[in-house]
Amino acid sequence: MRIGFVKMHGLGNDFVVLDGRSEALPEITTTLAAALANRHTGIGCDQLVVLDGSDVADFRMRFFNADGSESGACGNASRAVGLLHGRPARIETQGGILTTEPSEAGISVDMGVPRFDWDAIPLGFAMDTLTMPVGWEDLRDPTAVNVGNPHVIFFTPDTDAVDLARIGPIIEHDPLFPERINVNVATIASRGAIRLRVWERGSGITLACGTGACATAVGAMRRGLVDRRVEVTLPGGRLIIEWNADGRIIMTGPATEAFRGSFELSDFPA
Ligand SMILES: N[C@H](CCC[C@H](N)C(=O)O)C(=O)O
Repeated sequence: MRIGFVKMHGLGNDFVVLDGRSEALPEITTTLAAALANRHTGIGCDQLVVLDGSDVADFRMRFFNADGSESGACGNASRAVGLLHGRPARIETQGGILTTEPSEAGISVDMGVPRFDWDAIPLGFAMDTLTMPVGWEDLRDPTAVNVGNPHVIFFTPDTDAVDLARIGPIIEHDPLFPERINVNVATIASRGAIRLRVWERGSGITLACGTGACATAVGAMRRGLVDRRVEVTLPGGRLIIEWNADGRIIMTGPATEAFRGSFELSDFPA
């Protein structure tokens, strides 16, 4: 059975998008998601995105990391699907309902209300999540935010100096994080600008992470380090994050359709 896909990206954070609304899709197992995402033996992407029908929104969107694990949110992919949809959309995700709309700066996504309680992140035990009394080598006293998926955020004088490829997986898999964690290393450039690099749970270092930008911006705002509208610069480019008066996170940035293709399902393990 041949299955169509759209290859997309948001600031280089790339996706294979399957649309179950237009064709029958197989069950997306961990094995199949990881095989499709594999850059050597599969199509290759940071996340596999699967669309299908919804009773509560225009459609449902699911996200699978490169290791096949499912995530509750994916900011860059939400903008990519918003672009594909071409008009404002309400989208059901595991992390809640989000809305997208085209804007002059690309696509805006209402990512909803962030959560901060230790058991909403989740952490393995009760802890202050604004300034956590923990550390890994030089990365210390982080903050944690759930924006539909879990993030820990470290503020450091120079994010580029951090050996993220080495320390990222150590933190991702620490027992403090029962669902693992996305690891954000941020430098505050000004009250309106943050530089950010991310080790993503289940996918490793990516060129950009939309939920990471949202979580980092909100974490910095909670600490009084930046204003309520901030530009986050990642290796792949820039996003605008606003934490509005309703307590909702609005992320705005580009999204790109790269190409369309199809694959033979029997070429991949179930
Ligand atoms: N690249 C995504 C983040 C995926 C998050 C995933 N790594 C997880 O939470 O497991 C983004 O733009 O928000």
